[in-house]
Amino acid sequence: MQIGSISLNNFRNYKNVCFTPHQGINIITGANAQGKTNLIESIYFCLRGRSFRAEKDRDIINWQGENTSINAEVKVLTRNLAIQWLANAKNKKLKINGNDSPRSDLDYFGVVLFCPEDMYLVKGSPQERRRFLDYEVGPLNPHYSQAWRKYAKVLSQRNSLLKEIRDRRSSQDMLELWDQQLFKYGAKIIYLRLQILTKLIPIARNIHQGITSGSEELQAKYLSSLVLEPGLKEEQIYQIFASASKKIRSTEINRCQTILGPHRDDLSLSINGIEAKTFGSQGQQRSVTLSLKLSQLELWFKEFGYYPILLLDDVLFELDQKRQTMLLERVQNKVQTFITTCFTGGIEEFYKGAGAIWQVSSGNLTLKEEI
Ligand SMILES: Nc1ncnc2c1ncn2[C@@H]1O[C@H](COP(=O)(O)OP(=O)(O)OP(=O)(O)O)[C@@H](O)[C@H]1O
Repeated sequence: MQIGSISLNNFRNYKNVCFTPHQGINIITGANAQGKTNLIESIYFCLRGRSFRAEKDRDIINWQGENTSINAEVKVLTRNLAIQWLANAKNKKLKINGNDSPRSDLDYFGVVLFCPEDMYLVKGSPQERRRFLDYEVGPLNPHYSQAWRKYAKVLSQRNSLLKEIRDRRSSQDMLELWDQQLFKYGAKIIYLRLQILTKLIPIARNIHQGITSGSEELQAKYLSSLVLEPGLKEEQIYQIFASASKKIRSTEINRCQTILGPHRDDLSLSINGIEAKTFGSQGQQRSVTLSLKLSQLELWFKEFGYYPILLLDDVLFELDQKRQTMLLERVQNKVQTFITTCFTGGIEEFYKGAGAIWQVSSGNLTLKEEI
């Protein structure tokens, strides 16, 4: 998969810019606060329909403008697609090849992001790992994101209803309808997470062994709020969810909260049997994250027959020389990659003939050199 061009209008500090990236490695360099991450963010937004750092969509609109647009030409295998996003403070619209399209049409576009906040994937709260499961692992199955959006909606409506029941403004019978939806989408999400992780974890373990020259064994295990045995079908998870949920209904009403379900689950990550979150060094935690990111690329290729776009925001030079080289070797000539950095650190030498260096200065982008 490749981005042929991307034009930004009033996106963050880009007033009007057209970027025709190299099909290989794109190193985006410049001083602090010039627009490097904004550029990465625009690519991510274009392919996911949301930002990875803006709290509200209106944050991406240039402060002096009222709306923003992103137009990109994207090639996926033999298909050429024109993606257009138009957004104002209240809503956003997607067109693919000129036709109004639902956001779920983007579920087939692959993008892997590695940014400084990803360190929290290992050392942060369970919420961080759920974010990883929902936004990064989930899209490896094209049905996941839609199920997740539906679950999130049902969950919020059910929580409001629990409050109404507690306050005696609604009756308990009303829960039945929401419960069926909650169990249906919840079971689907858990089932899909387990399916994807079964494929992803062995790849990540392999990569991690390579990164650490065989000295570290990575283990990852899905921790569910439900009691699940291995190999369950979606229907069986539904039944387990339904019966466990019924037993705690009065507690849920008291707390006005849905206590069980995929929104409470976690992923345990350990190295040589020791929990990476508590005992791993910064370097080890970074390596675990890197292994997981690289495994996403490989699994996407296995599942869909092409590599997704890779976005590395301010992380390459946080890795030691060996990991930098390993990462770059893995993506070279295979993955269209965008790397932001204040200094290039000589990696252009490594990349002879495989990419381009771009200079960003106050929202202007210029080609510095082909490498
Ligand atoms: N909506 C917006 N409209 C205009 N400018 C914005 C908007 N949002 C952010 N900016 C500005 O964009 C500038 C560039 O931000 P960006 O995060 O891309 O910098 P960067 O080049 O990645 O810097 P660093 O190397 O420090 O990470 C910031 O100075 C910020 O104030």
